[in-house]
Formats: sequence, structure tokens, C-alpha cells
Amino acid sequence: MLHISTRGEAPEVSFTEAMLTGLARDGGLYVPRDLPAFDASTIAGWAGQTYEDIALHVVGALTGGEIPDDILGPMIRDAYATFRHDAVCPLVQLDDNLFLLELFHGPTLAFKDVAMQLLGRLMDHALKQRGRRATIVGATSGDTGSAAIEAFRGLEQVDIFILYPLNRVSEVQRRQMTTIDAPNVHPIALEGTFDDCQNMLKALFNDHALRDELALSGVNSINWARIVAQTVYYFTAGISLGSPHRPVSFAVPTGNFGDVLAGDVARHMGLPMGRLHVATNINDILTRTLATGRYELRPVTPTSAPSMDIQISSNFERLLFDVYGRDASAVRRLMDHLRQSHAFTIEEEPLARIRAGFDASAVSQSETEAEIAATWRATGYVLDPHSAIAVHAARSALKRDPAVPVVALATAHPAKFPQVVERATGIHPALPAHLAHLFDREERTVILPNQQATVEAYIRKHARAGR
Ligand SMILES: Cc1ncc(COP(=O)(O)O)c(C=O)c1O
Ligand SMILES: N[C@@H](CCOP(=O)(O)O)C(=O)O
Repeated sequence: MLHISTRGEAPEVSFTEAMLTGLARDGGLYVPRDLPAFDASTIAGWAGQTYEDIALHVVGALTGGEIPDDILGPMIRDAYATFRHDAVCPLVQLDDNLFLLELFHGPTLAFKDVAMQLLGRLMDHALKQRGRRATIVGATSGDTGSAAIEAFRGLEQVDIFILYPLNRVSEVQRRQMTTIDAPNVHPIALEGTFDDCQNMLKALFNDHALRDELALSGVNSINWARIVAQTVYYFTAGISLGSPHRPVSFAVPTGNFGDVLAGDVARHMGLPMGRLHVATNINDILTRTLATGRYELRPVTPTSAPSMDIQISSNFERLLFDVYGRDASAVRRLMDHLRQSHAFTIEEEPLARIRAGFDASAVSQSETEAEIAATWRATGYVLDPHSAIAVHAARSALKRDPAVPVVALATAHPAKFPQVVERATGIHPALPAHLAHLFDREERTVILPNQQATVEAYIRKHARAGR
């Protein structure tokens, strides 16, 4: 299956090459040229199947048969054997028609494990098959970094460098990145915000000499393979609640727009869906964009949901590509505006297409804490702040349309953000046993200024590829 760039100026590549490449050479994001789709009777036939079975159908279709089922099937089983729940991503009912999709049962306690555990295995297989090495560079606001480090640590073919914003991740998140004792793992605290980390990553990828020399690869959701793996849980949740015979809506806590885009992909693949609710914190660029059509960067405010302290939502580009009728020149024009004036305006017709499938709302700090407290009092369930933002948006959605069930995505375990959870509930959420010694382990990291030359020199010095 061929993949094309949203900017239209990069070579078309297979799934495996898109995965190993991460970001297209023209700065765009890869998407399949033709998205596969399932009919209703096929989806209905998956009722009662396991997470792993449904993953094989969905990932198998999205990889276009490039990885034979007898290799992909065991990889999927191994990936999800690392999860602490048999259902992998179980559904919990919170209220009438309000459900929570728990995505945090993987090794690092956030939804990133769902994709990263599979991506690590897929990449390792592809690199070994090709006799190649890769230098992975990732940007994180806290969760992607630890999930990637966990998935790639110790792999012979790979060195991994993770840029995280200095002093802007929770202590648990930081320690999950800095206490891993593996020679191929390199956490870097960048003096800046998550957006600075992501801009740095894109700048490194756009330096084609460096990219080729070090065989750079990315594991953020700019990598299409991440989206592929995240599409699966929309199917499993929808099917558990009666899809394809009834539509289900989803409320998705959103920063880089990868998770909610995976929902849109599931919808385009034939999963009947009500609405996709984009739930942001006060860093609300997406909420403002859906309301006004103007995508306008503003400074990032640190919040108690730090993983969503993001302004540049990279995957929004994939949605723009679709709603502009896959016109890469339109995407290039918008991205040029963004680079030059930190903003762009979406025309009426594409904006109407976005609004036809998505709603958006911003949830304030006090609303987030009040939601954690209220859910705890009403149900005894302890939400993390990111999941609370989704639940808050889901409750508003249910007020507008009580008939359609809403699944709120629970993207992190409360123990990753103990302070805010304790403030709201009085309960100190305990880390699961496998992380009990996190605070006793020695930290290893480096602090670098937000300067491309310095970061580049550091990576060159420590990467093994290209030697
Ligand atoms: C816990 C958590 N929730 C939500 C998000 C937002 O997801 P996305 O960036 O895919 O929109 C993130 C970061 O990506 C996260 O770490
Ligand atoms: N919230 C993320 C930010 C990066 O998102 P990604 O899904 O594009 O990897 C994080 O926790 O790092």
C-alpha cells in the first residue's frame, strides 16, 4: 500500500518505509493513498473477538498485507502481553451512556504504550530485515517519551533521543525517562516548551544531510504507524457498545491531534460514529480554530494536564489535507502562513467539513479538578487530569445529545499526576508495583539550550548509526 505526503513533494512509499521515515522529506506527514474500509457486516462479525484479533484485522488492513499475518499476529500478541489487563483497553461505565476507555494499562501508564509497544516490534523487525540501524528522535510533553524509551530500550539496531521540556513534565513522567539504565537511551531536557521540542525535532528532520547520515526516525504521532495502532481501540470500544448497529461518540483529550485523528481514521474505515469531541485544556488552539476557522498560535500556559500543553497540533495537518480534498498545495500554503505569521485561516467549505464530524471544547483548570472530585464522589473512580478533561467534555456532549453513548478516552493513570489528584480527592494514587522503586532510582539526563546546533552535536556524538 502506498503512502503520500500531505505536502505532495515527497516520494510515495510503502507502509514500512513510511514507518521507518517518520516525517516525509518535504516536511509533510504520510497518509495512505487509499484508505482501506470495512463494510458493516464485516465489523459486525468481529463482535466477541479479542483486542488482539481486532488489532490484526485493522492493522493488517492498514499495512496492506506488507507484514504477513504469521509475523504480525505474534507481534500483536507480544505487544499486548505487556499490558496489565486481559482486555488490553477495557471499557468502564461511569454513568448512563457515559463510558471510559482505559488506555493506561501498559508499562508506562499512558495510552502511548498501545501504539509504542507495537511500533517497537514493527520497527525492530523491519530494521533487522533490512540490516539497518536507526536513530530515533522524539519530542515529548511527558508520556510519549517514556513509552518510546520503554519500547526501544536495549534494542541493538536503535539509539533513542527524547527531547522533553525542562521543568514542564510531572516528576513521575521525568523519572520514567531518566532512570532507565540502557546505553541506547538518551533523555534530553530542552530549555523550552513542548512546542520547542517538536519544532527542534522537525528542524532536525528537515536537515537532510543529518537525516541521511544518522538514519533519523521518529516515533511521535507524526509517524503514521502510531495512528494505525491507535485506530484499533476505537473499533474495540465501538463494537463493545453495539457498533455497527448503533453509532458511538468519543471524547478525546487532545494536544497533538494524533489520538482524535485515529478516531477519524476509524470512522473513514467504516466504523459508524456519532461525534468526535476534541477536548483541550486552556491551551485551546483547536477549540478556537473550530469556533472561528482561525488557527492562531499563542504562548503555552503550563497546566495540571501537562501532556496537553501544546499549541502546534501536528496531526491537524492530516485533517486539513483531507478536508481540502487532498490538495497538497493548499496544505503547503497554510503551513507557509503558519511559519511566517504563526497563524492561518481555514476557508468556509473545509471548515464546514471539519465541523460536520468534530466538536471542540476547552476545559479550565478548575473544571478539571472539579471533574476529578465529582467523579470520585459519585462513582469512586479516580481520574487523571487528562482523562477528566475528556469526561467533562463527554458530559457536555451528553447534555446536547443524550441518546448517543459517549466514550471518554482515559489516557493516563492517575499515579502519573499525584499532586492534582490528591488535591481533588484527598487520595494519593499509588504507582503500580512494577514502578514502585521509581523514586529510588538514579536519574541520568542532560540539559540543553533550545539551539539546533547544540542538540545536533549532542546527537551526533552519541548516536551509533553512521559510524
Ligand atoms: C495523557 C495524555 N492525554 C492526552 C494527550 C493528547 O493526545 P494527542 O497528542 O494525541 O492529541 C497526551 C499527549 O499526547 C497525553 O499524554
Ligand atoms: N502528549 C504527548 C505529546 C507528543 O504527542 P505524540 O502523540 O505526537 O507523540 C507526550 O506525552 O509526549
